[in-house]
Amino acid sequence: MAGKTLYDKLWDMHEVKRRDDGSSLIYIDRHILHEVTSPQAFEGLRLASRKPWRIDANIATPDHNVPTSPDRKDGVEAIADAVSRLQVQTLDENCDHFGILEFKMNDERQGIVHVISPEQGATLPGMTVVCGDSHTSTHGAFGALAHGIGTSEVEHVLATQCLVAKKMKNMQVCVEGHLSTGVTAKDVVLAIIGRIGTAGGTGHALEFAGSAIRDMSMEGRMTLCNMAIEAGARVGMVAVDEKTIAYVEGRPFAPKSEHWQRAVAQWQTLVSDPDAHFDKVIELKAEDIRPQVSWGTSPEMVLAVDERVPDPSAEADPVKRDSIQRALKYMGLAANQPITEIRLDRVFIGSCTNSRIEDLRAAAEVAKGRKVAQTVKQALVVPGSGLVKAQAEAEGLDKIFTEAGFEWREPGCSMCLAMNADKLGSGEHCASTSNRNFEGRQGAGGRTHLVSPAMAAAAAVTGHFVDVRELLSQGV
Ligand SMILES: CC(C)[C@H](C(=O)O)[C@@H](O)C(=O)O
Ligand code: SF4
Repeated sequence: MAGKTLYDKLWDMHEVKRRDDGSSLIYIDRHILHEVTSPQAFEGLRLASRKPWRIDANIATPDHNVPTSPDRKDGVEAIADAVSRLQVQTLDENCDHFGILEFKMNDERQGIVHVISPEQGATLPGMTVVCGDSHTSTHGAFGALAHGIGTSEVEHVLATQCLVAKKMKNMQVCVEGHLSTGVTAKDVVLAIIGRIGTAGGTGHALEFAGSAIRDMSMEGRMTLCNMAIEAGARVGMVAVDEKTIAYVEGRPFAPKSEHWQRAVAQWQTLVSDPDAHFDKVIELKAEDIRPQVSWGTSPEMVLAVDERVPDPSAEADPVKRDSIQRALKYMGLAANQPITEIRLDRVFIGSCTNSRIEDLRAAAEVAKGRKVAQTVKQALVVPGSGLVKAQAEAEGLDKIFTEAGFEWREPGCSMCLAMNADKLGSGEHCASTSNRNFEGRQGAGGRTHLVSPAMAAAAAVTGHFVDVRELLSQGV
């Protein structure tokens, strides 16, 4: 019998019952909640007079609607937008009512759901992790089975701690070799999406493997898995190794004393067997990957920084030609325009893709001793959690950013999507470390270019895209 993939192992560990229609009931170890997709679920529980089945499996925090300006210290009542205020208040009330642990807006442990749960050790190897949020794939970086669920499923998980799910196929993306300095996990995942497209992983659980992935930090692996969903795969995963275990050790929710040893022994089995079968395998060479910039309105519309925006007339397929034309029009770009000639109005460093300490360090390295270009109206740095913010401040990163002319903000989803006060104006170009560049994503008419934190900082200080490797080699 062929060996098992990591996904097969995680699935088998959690399958409660296989049903006649081919779907299964799986057990959920960790459920994370935020203010956008939980209100109707809690309402459903109330209407049915039900309670959460395992209260301590849940952890909540508001992130999408929270302001990131310093005046949010005035409290939830002071949130200017009525809809945002109500969503945050409703989460607070629901968590208080049902006894669910919540890191409220001004708690230092508050932040983006996908940043705080790993940070607390609430995401552990071998777990099933769900949240009413598509970027839950992030948690797969720990050798966990993690994916987003819909609001009705949020209610189902609250009530039963189980989920109806169908087993997916296995896919492996293998990246071998060494990444060059200045090329990061973000560039790797954008290059993968550029290669396989936004439907490339549809129906598959995607495991990232190869020496370039093993060389990555846990932060880098989280960035990769975060964007698995943009490649069409609801699940992204990386096998457990020493880095995984070292990251988890000592975190508040991690197992302690004799439980720790037992847990580690079990976690070490969370790797795909050498003879495991993958339904689809994609291979990339790390040496071929250059810093990436998205030019269009889908994450697959991405190129290396030294390339030119595509020319629709060179595209034979009429459907593709039309989509290139539409994207160029929305983005206000001309065919064959060099990526390095795209000028930026705003820069956003943050989101669940790139707001961890390592991301901020990479951006600060570029910002240090430089100034945000005068043509850039705003450059935001938004840490992923209060604890990331505190760590960055302890390292003096906030000073580097503010001296360079960046704004240093409170944690939240911020300009990743237009659900709070941080938005793009119509027609504005933004170098953004987030994960989606759909039309209007960062504000009506806004134009998003997805990049790594180092590339975003380089764009901020030059006013246009530039290969961060060239900038760093020039010195300050
Ligand atoms: C609001 C939420 C449901 C949504 C998601 O599911 O991903 C958001 O986080 C996003 O990034 O678009
Ligand atoms: S940071 Fe962006 S992608 Fe992540 S959860 Fe928030 S809105 Fe979604």
